[in-house]
Amino acid sequence: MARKFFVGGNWKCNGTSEEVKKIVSILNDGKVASADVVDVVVSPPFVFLPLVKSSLRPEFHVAAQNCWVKKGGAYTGEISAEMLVNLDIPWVILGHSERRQLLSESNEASCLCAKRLYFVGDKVAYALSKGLKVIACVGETLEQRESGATMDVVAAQTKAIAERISDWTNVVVAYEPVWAIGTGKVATPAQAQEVHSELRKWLQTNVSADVAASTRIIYGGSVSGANCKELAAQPDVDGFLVGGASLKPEFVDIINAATVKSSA
Ligand SMILES: O=C(CO)COP(=O)(O)O
Repeated sequence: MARKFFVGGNWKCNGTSEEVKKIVSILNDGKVASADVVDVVVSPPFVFLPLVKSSLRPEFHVAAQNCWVKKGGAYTGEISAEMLVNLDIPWVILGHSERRQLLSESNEASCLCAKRLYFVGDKVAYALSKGLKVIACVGETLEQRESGATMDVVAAQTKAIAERISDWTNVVVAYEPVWAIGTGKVATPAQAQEVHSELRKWLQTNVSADVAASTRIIYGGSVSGANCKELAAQPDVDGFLVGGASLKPEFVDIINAATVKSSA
């Protein structure tokens, strides 16, 4: 089953309304591969979602960077899945390592406590149940990689989600090794391929062959215009989740890495 290339731009906590308008106009003017070969989703901070949604070219979509784990209510500072649905925001990024690490949505190898793992799993399940599509992030720290725990960590993070959902149609899994995020130290194509392929095998064994074959596993961590094509050429790399470079014109080149697949 062919998996459509997927490129997400995670703008994180960056930008002013002027800067946002500038990025949107670069994206709107960019010559990009057809929507038949690539899904493009950009994720501005919450406050800019309506602006971006209303001004972005129609074939590109928007994602929130987080949402609350259940129905909204007395949760100061949170944004509920229902609100995103209400504003017609189709996607949400959940379980990003910055939230896992800085805001305790974490499952460090030393702290595989169910409560934290299930927090991200519950968020994914709740968002899907409300009709959102989810970019679910997994990935190991440098310490975990160096101790040989990469697949254990990634499997545990994926399991926490798998135990809570039965339909993977609206899930994209983003493998983002923490050591590669914002460091300029990109995973080599072989390193990315190895984890993506292991993760696909995990899905095959623990979920189903269909889910393993059809779920897009995208790579994130220092993706740039310079390294995207080589990464995209890997058979199990189905796209990217891009941070820093998604705020720059080179994001258009990264979107066009999709042509590596479509011409393969
Ligand atoms: O965290 C990321 C995307 O979610 C990756 O960030 P960088 O591309 O800046 O390394």
